[in-house]
Amino acid sequence: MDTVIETKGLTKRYGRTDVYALRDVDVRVRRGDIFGVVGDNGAGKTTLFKLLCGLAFPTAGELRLFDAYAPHDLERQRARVGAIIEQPGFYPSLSVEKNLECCRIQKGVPGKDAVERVLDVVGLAYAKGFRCRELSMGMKQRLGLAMALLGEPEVLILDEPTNGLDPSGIVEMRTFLQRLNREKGITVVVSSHHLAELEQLATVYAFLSRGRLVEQVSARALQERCADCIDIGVSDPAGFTVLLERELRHERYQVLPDGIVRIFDPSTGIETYSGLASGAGMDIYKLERRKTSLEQYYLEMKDKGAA
Ligand SMILES: Nc1ncnc2c1ncn2[C@@H]1O[C@H](COP(=O)(O)OP(=O)(O)OP(=O)(O)O)[C@@H](O)[C@H]1O
Repeated sequence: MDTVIETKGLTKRYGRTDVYALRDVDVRVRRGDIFGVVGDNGAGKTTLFKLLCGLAFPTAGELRLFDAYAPHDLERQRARVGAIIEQPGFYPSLSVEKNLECCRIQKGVPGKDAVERVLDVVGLAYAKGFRCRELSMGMKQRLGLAMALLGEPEVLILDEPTNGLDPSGIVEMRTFLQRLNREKGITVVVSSHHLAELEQLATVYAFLSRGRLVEQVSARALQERCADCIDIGVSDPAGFTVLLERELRHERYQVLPDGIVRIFDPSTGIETYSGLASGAGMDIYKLERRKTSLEQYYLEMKDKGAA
């Protein structure tokens, strides 16, 4: 799998302020990824996207797109990237079709039929004559996507594309992005505050906090970390693990540094494990079933001061 975006030590400070919007950020996006960027307000998500799209320039560090890094090569490679950063700008009194035509000319995309094609792809062909000021939020998001898709980009960068959408609009957006990724092989880089939603979409995550990358992790690795488990704290952890293996034939466990026994993939109810301990006369001071969601993972990371 080849790398489409790579940053090394990417740093951005706006103007003469001391505030670093991004600091020493190393991320790597591979072709075919759905790369979810997660972070609180002000974490630096939009800044990262702006740097990728050439809407702002780094204070320090390196940025590669399709392996190009020299400024004029980067500019050429940006034709292979489509983006919606913050609110896409429309001409409110022009029709959907005219807006797309302006965007096509601005981007230098050849062939008038390009507009028809993207209208079909985003399902807005029926509304091509509507003035932009008449569009619902969901339709505006689709129009933004249509603009980003003009020129058939290989990478799509979307800053909070589900902002302002109702629940069905959010599901529709997710399905649409998954289809683009699966059928057209488009790499998607997306930020969102809807973590439960992002969890169903992203294949890789980057967690940003106050301008720093806390972690880049694949969805698969995160899933393993968040897998279903039971944490049990007993007065005799070693004795308990012997019982676990002997009585329940359960070998998938780990004794954590604080003595808590973490039982992975529990095959039976939580009472069986507590019953095992109490039956052997052990005191139980903690008993908890855990299946961490992305949301919980993120909040725990923040609690520990990482994010
Ligand atoms: N043009 C600018 N001039 C000065 N500071 C800026 C500018 N744009 C962003 N910042 C600052 O950079 C930091 C990162 O902002 P950024 O917009 O990248 O965060 P974000 O993660 O996208 O936030 P949100 O989730 O609210 O959209 C913030 O402290 C913000 O105040």
